[in-house]
Amino acid sequence: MIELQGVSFGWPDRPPAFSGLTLRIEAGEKVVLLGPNGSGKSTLLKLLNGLIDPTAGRSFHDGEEVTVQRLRDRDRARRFRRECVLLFQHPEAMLFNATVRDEIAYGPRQLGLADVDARVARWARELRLEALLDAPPFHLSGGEKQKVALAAVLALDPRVLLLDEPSANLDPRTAGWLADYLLGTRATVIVSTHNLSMASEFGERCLVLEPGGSLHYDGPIERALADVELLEVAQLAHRHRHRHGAGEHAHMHLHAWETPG
Ligand SMILES: Nc1ncnc2c1ncn2[C@@H]1O[C@H](COP(=O)(O)OP(=O)(O)OP(=O)(O)O)[C@@H](O)[C@H]1O
Repeated sequence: MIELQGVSFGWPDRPPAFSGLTLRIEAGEKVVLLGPNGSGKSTLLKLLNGLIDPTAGRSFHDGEEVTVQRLRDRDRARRFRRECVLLFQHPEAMLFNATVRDEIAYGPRQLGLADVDARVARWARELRLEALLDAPPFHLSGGEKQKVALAAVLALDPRVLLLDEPSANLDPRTAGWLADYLLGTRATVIVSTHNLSMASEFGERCLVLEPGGSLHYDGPIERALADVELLEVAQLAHRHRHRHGAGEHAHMHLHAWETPG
């Protein structure tokens, strides 16, 4: 269970990324995080992963407060890092090993898990990375890097998955595979996305962040996706001019596809 009590965060010398967030996410919930560029989605996921501390308020994981200081304790950090993983928005931030095999094995090895090779084999197979296991991650395509980063976090079999725009760069087959995986997992999942065509596949509950502000919406994803005004706030819908031959008209446009951030 994840709980935020009046959480605010501002990067140094910047206006607040968000303020006064209070919410509770039960074990196993699937939550989609929407909001315009710069509204604080990545920042919130980093905070939930204990990489940054709230500037006000408190963040809890299974009733235990999460702070950078508390995660300096080795045993606590090991437990937390095993249970709660973050897929960064830019996979390059996560890839630093010599081969794809080592990349997927890194987390399980660091945490001293027994069945590292079996985990590598399983996630390489699931994400169709077998032919790339000996390749250096830096030589891969954008989508292949994203798949390796995903395999690396899934190999920990975490209880909480924080995914920052996971379907950016993924081909439709792999994005569909991910949606199926998320549907079937018992893990708690929080996914940020701009991809409306995948949003309802990724979760049932939707949080919409306002830039610099608070939570604009917390409710069923289907209701959010049917609410054009709300989608305009999240900058996922906008009035758009179209040229058709000699004519021109304007109408609402939904952003179906994610672009790499
Ligand atoms: N490391 C940082 N240092 C300073 N400011 C930052 C840092 N990371 C993010 N910010 C600022 O914090 C705000 C929130 O950024 P964040 O990346 O969380 O937004 P986001 O909702 O994930 O955006 P996007 O949809 O573009 O990925 C932005 O104004 C951004 O410029």
